[in-house]
Amino acid sequence: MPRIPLSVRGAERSCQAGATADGRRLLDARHMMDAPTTGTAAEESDGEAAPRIPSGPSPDALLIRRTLAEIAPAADKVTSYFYALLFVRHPELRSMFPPAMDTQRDRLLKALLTAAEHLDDAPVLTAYLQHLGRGHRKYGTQPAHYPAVGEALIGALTRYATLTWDKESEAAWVRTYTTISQIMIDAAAENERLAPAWWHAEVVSHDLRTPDIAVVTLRPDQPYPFLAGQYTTLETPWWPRVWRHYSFASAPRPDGLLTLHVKAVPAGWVSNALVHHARPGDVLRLGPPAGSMTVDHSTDNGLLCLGGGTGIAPIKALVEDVAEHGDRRPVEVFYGARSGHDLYDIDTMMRLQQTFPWLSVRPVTEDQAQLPDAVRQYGPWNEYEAYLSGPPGMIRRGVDTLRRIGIPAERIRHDSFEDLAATSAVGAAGAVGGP
Ligand SMILES: NC(=O)C1=CN([C@@H]2O[C@H](COP(=O)(O)OP(=O)(O)OC[C@H]3O[C@@H](n4cnc5c(N)ncnc54)[C@H](O)[C@@H]3O)[C@@H](O)[C@H]2O)C=CC1
Repeated sequence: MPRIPLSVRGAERSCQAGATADGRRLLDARHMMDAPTTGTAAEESDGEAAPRIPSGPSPDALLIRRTLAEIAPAADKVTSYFYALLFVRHPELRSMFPPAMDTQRDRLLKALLTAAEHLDDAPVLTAYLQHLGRGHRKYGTQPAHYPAVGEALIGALTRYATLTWDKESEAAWVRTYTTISQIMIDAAAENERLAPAWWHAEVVSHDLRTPDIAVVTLRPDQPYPFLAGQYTTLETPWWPRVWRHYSFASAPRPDGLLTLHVKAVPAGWVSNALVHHARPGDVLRLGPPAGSMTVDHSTDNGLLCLGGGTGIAPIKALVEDVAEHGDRRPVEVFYGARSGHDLYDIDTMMRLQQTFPWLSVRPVTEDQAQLPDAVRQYGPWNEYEAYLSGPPGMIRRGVDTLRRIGIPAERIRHDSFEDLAATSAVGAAGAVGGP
């Protein structure tokens, strides 16, 4: 097994600062794949000397893609083997992981694909990894964990990429993983000076709007700075170490309270806990805010907003944000749901429409049209910035439709694609408002 030659600066610091005796505790590999990351490079760049992935065509990217192509059919086996290596070598670390590992396996592969896909796209990859590094703080990830994960990863690749694995690919993976680790470690260290690793947040109200949708209001234990349109990661006391993403349903409020719309989905551990068990007084944990679906106040363009189901939550936050800035830009909201009964927040949206003359809200139920198709019946949209929030299928179709009617990619924002690789510079990995 090759040693990852980690000259990772933070890892050295951490070992000196008293990591475990062998200094090789594991990185919770879940985290590599965990957080959706969004935001343009400009938004995400810390400005500090994070190592950069070289731009331009890269032989390493080709080698890495070759490995990924070979292991793709055996993805489940690779990831199982990877975790087995980790836990056999570090059984004490099993408790850092959620009880069920299914989602983690999935996320690991997605993150690998993401890194491989963007290896030649330094700004996107760097922003993605910086975000991941910051997001890992809430798991207690230490720099000293990274080499151990890297070794398990190389071990799993060596075992399964038998046809193409050679010294060259191994060197490419080691280099890439070392760079990845360093960017994450540096971003986490930088962020330590600026923000807590997580926030406690007490449930202060719980409003069951339908049998499976709740509006949950939280009071964080310390100020929680975020922008309208962003989301958080959340852990409940009922399922420790299981984190899910939820968008904020309001712009930042003077009283500091945070609101989420949660739909209980079948087999959704966190969503069912939040909808059916959470009550005022319960305390949750929140990770840092994230997401690029925020209002660009440097333009007067109108906002074209598509909110599907609970995806209306961040759209409502965007409307409040525009109102607070005193902008009088047209905001056109298309609020999609399966049926009229599922338009659980229509009263709020209609009240907002009555209050603000620049706002128009159009409910769209499936018997009328699919949400993206409804948008085509209006317009023109060439002076608009588009915002999409909802199920991944709706976002995919919505982006396609908007592109086809002439809205350029850089004026389309969303956060819920599960696959960063499938998106542009503002893509994301991991669904928001998930199970
Ligand atoms: N920031 C974000 O993007 C957020 C995303 N969400 C996501 O939104 C979803 C909400 O779920 P539900 O309320 O059950 O929504 P849903 O499944 O009831 O669908 C809502 C709307 O999207 C449309 N839609 C669904 N699939 C479509 C497709 N393939 N093509 C075109 N239109 C489609 C439906 O016709 C309906 O109008 C969840 O997946 C949640 O994770 C929730 C909050 C924030």
